[in-house]
Amino acid sequence: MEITRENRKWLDDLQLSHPLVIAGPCSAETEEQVLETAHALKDSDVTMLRAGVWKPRTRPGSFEGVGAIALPWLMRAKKETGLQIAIEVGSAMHVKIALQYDIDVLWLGARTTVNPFLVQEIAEALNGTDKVVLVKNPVNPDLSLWLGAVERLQAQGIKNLGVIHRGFSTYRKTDYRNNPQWQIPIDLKSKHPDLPLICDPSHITGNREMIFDVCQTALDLRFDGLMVETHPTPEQAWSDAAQQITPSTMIQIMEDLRIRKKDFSDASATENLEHIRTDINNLDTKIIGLLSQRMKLAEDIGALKKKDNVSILQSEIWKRTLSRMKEQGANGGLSDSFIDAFYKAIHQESIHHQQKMFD
Ligand SMILES: C=C(O[C@@H]1C=C(C(=O)O)C=C[C@H]1O)C(=O)O
Repeated sequence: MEITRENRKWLDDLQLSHPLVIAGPCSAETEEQVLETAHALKDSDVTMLRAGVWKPRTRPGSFEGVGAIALPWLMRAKKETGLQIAIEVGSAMHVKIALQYDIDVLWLGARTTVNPFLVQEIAEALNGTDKVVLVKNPVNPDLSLWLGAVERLQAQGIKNLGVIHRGFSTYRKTDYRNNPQWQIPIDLKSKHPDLPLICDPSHITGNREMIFDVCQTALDLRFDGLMVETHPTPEQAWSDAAQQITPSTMIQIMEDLRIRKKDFSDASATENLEHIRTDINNLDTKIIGLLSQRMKLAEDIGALKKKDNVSILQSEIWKRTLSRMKEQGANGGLSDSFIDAFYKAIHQESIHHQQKMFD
């Protein structure tokens, strides 16, 4: 897939001096609620009003959105405030209705992106549209599936594209509703630097107290924009009450967020930086050298195991190594989760090297 500057022209043309902000209620509930939100946001840095019209819910029986009757409310909000309108589409029928109403921005939700049949159907319904189409990540941490949805849209001649990072489902409960796994959007950005990347802190956190920090992290990682659920009376929202914030909190957050420069401008800092980066490069070379030495030793053990027909996995030794390294790591200021992931990867590689000795 080739993503070019043409695909982000819609965003560049807005000529914003700050990240794009899309805000609005999780669900459109009443005409008053939609208009009240839009008017409260109209003189701020918000460019687009979002609202769920059709809501995919985990369990049946929850509020599933008011449906197409909300579209005239949203278009009235656009007329009165100048905000562009963004809604989620989950089927070809939704697309058809949204296009009839001339909705500006359509997004595919996480539960849609997981399903290539549905994405294909939606992409075909959107064929050749000049509307902006944004793709939320799939619920599972699968970058190919995410980009696959963008490719299906591109194949239908859709040029105004972007992606939204809303975090990934986990079985085990974490501090987040959906784990951000920042490495995935970072990989996406490295692969496709011109694809507009928007963060949805509402679905990542599931909790309004954490919204600011996740917005700041996203900006520090050079995201192009934010999509934040905003409701006049969040506690009374018909869906996602815990994660919505008021328009005035949204405005305060936009004021408090720090937008960082892309690069250093101070010459003395640049010189210092060169030295530090050289030191880091030298250490990286040493780390890789040490890791290959470690793997050679594992191979020596592998040869002995083969000779005596001993199993590769030695659980007690491995457990001892991991806990010794966690202790040493903690003394050196390294987090338990980092040592855990790092040593598990080393152990896997070591097993792999020993397996080769058995072949
Ligand atoms: C290196 C060995 O083989 C395996 C790999 C280990 C490692 O890389 O730390 C530890 C124990 C084994 O599961 C060994 O038996 O000592």
